Amino acid sequence: PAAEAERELTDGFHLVIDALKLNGIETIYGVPGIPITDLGRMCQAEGIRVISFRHEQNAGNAAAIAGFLTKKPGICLTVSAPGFLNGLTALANATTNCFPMILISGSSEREIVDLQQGDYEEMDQLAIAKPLCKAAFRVLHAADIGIGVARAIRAAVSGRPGGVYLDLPAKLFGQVMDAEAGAKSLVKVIDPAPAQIPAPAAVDRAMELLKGAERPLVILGKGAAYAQADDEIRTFIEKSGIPFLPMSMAKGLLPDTHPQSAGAARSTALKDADVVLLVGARLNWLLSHGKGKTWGDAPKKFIQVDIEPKEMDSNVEIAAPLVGDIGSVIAALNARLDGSWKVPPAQWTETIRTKKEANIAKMAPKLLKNSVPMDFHSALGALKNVIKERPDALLVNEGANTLDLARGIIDMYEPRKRLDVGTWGVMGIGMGFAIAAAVESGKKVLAVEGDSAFGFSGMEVETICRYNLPVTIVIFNNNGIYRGTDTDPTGRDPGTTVFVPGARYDKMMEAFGGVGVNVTSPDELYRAVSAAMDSGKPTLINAEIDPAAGSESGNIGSLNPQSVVKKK
Ligand SMILES: Cc1ncc(Cn2c(C)c(CCOP(=O)(O)OP(=O)(O)O)sc2=O)c(N)n1
Ligand SMILES: Nc1ncnc2c1ncn2[C@@H]1O[C@H](COP(=O)(O)OP(=O)(O)O)[C@@H](O)[C@H]1O
Ligand SMILES: [Mg+2]
Repeated sequence: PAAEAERELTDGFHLVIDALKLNGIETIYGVPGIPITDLGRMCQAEGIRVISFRHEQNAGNAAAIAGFLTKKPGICLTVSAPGFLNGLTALANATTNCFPMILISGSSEREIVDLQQGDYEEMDQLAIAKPLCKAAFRVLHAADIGIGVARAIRAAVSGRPGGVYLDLPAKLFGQVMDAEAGAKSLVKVIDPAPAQIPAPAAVDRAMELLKGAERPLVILGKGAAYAQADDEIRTFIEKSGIPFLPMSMAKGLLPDTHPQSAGAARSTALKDADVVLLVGARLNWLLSHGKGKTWGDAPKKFIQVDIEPKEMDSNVEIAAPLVGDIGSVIAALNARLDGSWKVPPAQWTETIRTKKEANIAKMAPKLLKNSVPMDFHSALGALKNVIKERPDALLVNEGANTLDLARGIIDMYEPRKRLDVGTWGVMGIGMGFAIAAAVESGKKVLAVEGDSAFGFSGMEVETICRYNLPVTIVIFNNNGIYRGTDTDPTGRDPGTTVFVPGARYDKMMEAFGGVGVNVTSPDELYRAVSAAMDSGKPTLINAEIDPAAGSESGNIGSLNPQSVVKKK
């Protein structure tokens, strides 16, 4: 009938796009393929920026760090089964690091999967995703797309942020429905990450502990960086006068050169502190679970600020749990820093300062060597200056020596500029993080990569060239994992941790129209990186590092099990 012909229709494709746009999603990171190739094309046509990768793990890592940087869930779009599985590592890593992202994967029809009838790329993706992420949803009817996308967004960013899986079976996209009803089914999420105000009694309890402290210490974690409560945090640190220790991705919340930074006196600060205020930092392996020689013998009292109530007492007793969002909690603490507050005894702050200056002085000569071949310290001395001159550049970092030494040597000056391997210490985040950092911030990006670490995501240099992103990659080429000197005792093969001697990764970049440079000295490295950052062109610098430099597993060699049995 005529009415039917006039009735305007919409479909699953359009409802997914409309739901994402309604909720402010501007970018999608993914790899095309059945059944989502057309969805990607239609997203692009409707003004969503679609960044297509060479492997879903890198697209997922990009989505995760986009979430960390923007507080909006990063979106990763993949095909079913193998594409979904490739995205899962990034989804699990995002959940571990509390980065908000949504992995959207096409999937097979339930009736075929549930009868295991052997569909193209058949897999029960929802069941497989559930244990690895914060929440997982599947949508079967077009009319449910609006609520499904809304649920995924709120699950990703509310409370403790994390990874969410959204399963969209192929037939959903083609389902049609009345356009007006479709529009009504969409949900614009209101206040997706509500403030969580701390109880006044909890704030009072924490303040009492701090007032009674002789040697207080604040530890800022990546939750404090994510919260974007930068002014509140700076005010609290500077008004209280308490020394602070930034965890890796919290560096730059206050400059590493700040007089109250205890970064270069980390071991003294952790050992001697008597009251420790954790702000968005878990007492996990990165902080030796709050126990053992790292924390010395002096009894410690922990105050913990976290949005996740269950995090309290995870490793050691928390004397003052402060549950809430960091912005609200630190604001409440600032309100109590009144005339009665006394800054910590000079004896404590002086101890930290002198220890810090001694450590910096000890390190200084190592950073100035203009030696060939370079070692990690002399190469990092050059990059330290590059970031000092470009404090608004984002720094991506992964490797073992390349990671551990860069963390302490390259000072950061602004929040959310250092993006690295995070809580898992996972290799492979490099190019995905670099791409999303450039896309989301519009700023220059410097990726400092171990040669092994780079290898996990290196194919994305083509992606970086294709979108002409201002990414400068520096590969610390020490010809191997940890070092480049291992050999096969049987003489048959290369050692298990070495690579092709004299590898020239810079040639890879030239293959895709980017700039490739090979450098052997810190001065050459400094000049090449500065020129690359000025040019804004995709550049890969192959920095030759002495293969004998460095140590196995960087700072965490003790985590390796040792064999006590000597084979006859
Ligand atoms: C996914 C994954 N695979 C393997 C590892 C083990 N691993 C590996 C393979 C590293 C690479 C170290 O070599 P590099 O060249 O990146 O850095 P340096 O040579 O400068 O130490 S660091 C590390 O913990 C890991 N952390 N994550
Ligand atoms: N906005 C927020 N308010 C309060 N806590 C937060 C917020 N965002 C994240 N968090 C918490 O921050 C913590 C981050 O800890 P972690 O990843 O261990 O940091 P780091 O590795 O830097 O020490 C998590 O426990 C998470 O629940
Ligand atoms: Mg290496």
